[in-house]
Amino acid sequence: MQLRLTAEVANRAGFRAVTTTGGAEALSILRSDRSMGAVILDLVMPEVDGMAVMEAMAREGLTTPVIIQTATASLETVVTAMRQGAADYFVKPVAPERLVVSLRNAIKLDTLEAAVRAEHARRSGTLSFSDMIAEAPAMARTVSLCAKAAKSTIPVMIEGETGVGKELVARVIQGGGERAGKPFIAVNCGALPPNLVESTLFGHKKGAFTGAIADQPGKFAEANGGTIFLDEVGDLPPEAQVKLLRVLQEGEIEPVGASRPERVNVRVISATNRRLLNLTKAGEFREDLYYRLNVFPIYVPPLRERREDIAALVDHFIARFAAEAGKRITGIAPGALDLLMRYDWPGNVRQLENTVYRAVVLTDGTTLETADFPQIIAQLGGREAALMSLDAVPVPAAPVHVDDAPPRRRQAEVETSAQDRFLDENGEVATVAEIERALIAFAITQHGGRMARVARALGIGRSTLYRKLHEYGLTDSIDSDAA
Ligand SMILES: Nc1ncnc2c1ncn2[C@@H]1O[C@H](COP(=O)(O)OP(=O)(O)OP(=O)(O)O)[C@@H](O)[C@H]1O
Repeated sequence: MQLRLTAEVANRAGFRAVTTTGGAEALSILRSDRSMGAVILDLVMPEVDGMAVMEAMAREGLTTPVIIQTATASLETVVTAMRQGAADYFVKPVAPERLVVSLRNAIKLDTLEAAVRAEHARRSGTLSFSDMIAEAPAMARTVSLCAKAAKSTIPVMIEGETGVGKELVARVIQGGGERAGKPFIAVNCGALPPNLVESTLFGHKKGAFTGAIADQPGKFAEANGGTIFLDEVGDLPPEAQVKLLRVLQEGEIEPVGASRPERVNVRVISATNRRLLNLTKAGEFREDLYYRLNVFPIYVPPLRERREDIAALVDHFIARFAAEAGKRITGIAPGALDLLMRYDWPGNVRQLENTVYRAVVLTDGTTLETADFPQIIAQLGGREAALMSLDAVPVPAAPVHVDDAPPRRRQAEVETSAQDRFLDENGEVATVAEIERALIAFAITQHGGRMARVARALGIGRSTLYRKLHEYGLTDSIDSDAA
């Protein structure tokens, strides 16, 4: 009777109650469904009682928050239960409002704790396999390779489209191996200005160049004893490639301006969203370095090839962002999930993460609904999405396979081309029309061909933009406007 009433109150408040009358069954539910928000435990139950359930949970690392209910307010039992880690307790019969508040607090506490645990694990270099959602069959090979890679310290090369989770894979490999808890230093090689690549990676000595006012350790020195994660390693300039080869061959770095090399003990995990073998064939990447880095290759498939993971990823991101935003959001409506499952996610898990983040921030409800994903509706419907888009990170208009991925633009390269923008190829001052044409072409590349964004960035209307595209013979770019 009491059980039915409690379930009824919880269901009415928007929770989904699962009831059981025994401790053993409760434990098996908690083991099989780690996403349970909270458990209300009666201390008195036949066979396995409430305290025994809590002890088993602690032993097995089941972290679902526990609310204790007792028939008598014996201080001793309550104290023991709270010591065992119960989030709250109440004496039967309980007022419905008290029950609901207690459940809400417990769930909020749980999501917060999960977020704090994950952040702590990330910072301390102890992320484990349970922090990576990878239930889809397409991820099975990736996961088993990660487990093997974690057991050794050989160089690992992770390939996969932008945003698939390459850095997370690298962190999990480090967290699952003997270097867990040691430094994990991530460097985006594609984002370093060419003239600073060497000193950033290998450090420099005082006076090595103008502005080098003191000795500065590089990323390799910071990572000593741990792991360095070289993201977009294919973008390293040739000189830095030579130096990196030396680290891998000799275990030594040579800081800029140093008179002798320094020994380092660093595991190298590199990643690329462009097929490195193709760059090697094209002469853009040293072949000897390629073989040194690519001792143990791991491929991370794009999200559209593992849609089975979308639901779990969405739940994971909702829990994290709802806790951060201090909102109670219990999940996603089936229709909205269906929408997300149908989309192709050219920006992969990172795009999904940003999409859920935006929905969590904007919603007023307790469940994410279809209407909370206007960009995805627009893109699936083939309508102009860019107007509504608030993407914090650039997302390709359509999926870009690793074989076809273009290099990312370096900051400095953009600046250099900007400096030269008034001169034509003969060194003469360009005409206004030439500059305008080049500017429009540049904006189209920058905005992945999304014309509404291009128009907005250029400060002109879309019809003017289209007229100019025709005028300058740039109409090929119009095809990608749908995205
Ligand atoms: N399987 C996963 N489970 C949980 N979170 C994930 C998973 N994969 C990726 N993420 C999250 O998605 C975001 C993007 O992942 P990550 O930065 O590792 O991608 P990446 O492939 O290294 O991206 P880039 O190509 O831009 O360097 C991160 O916040 C990461 O924690």
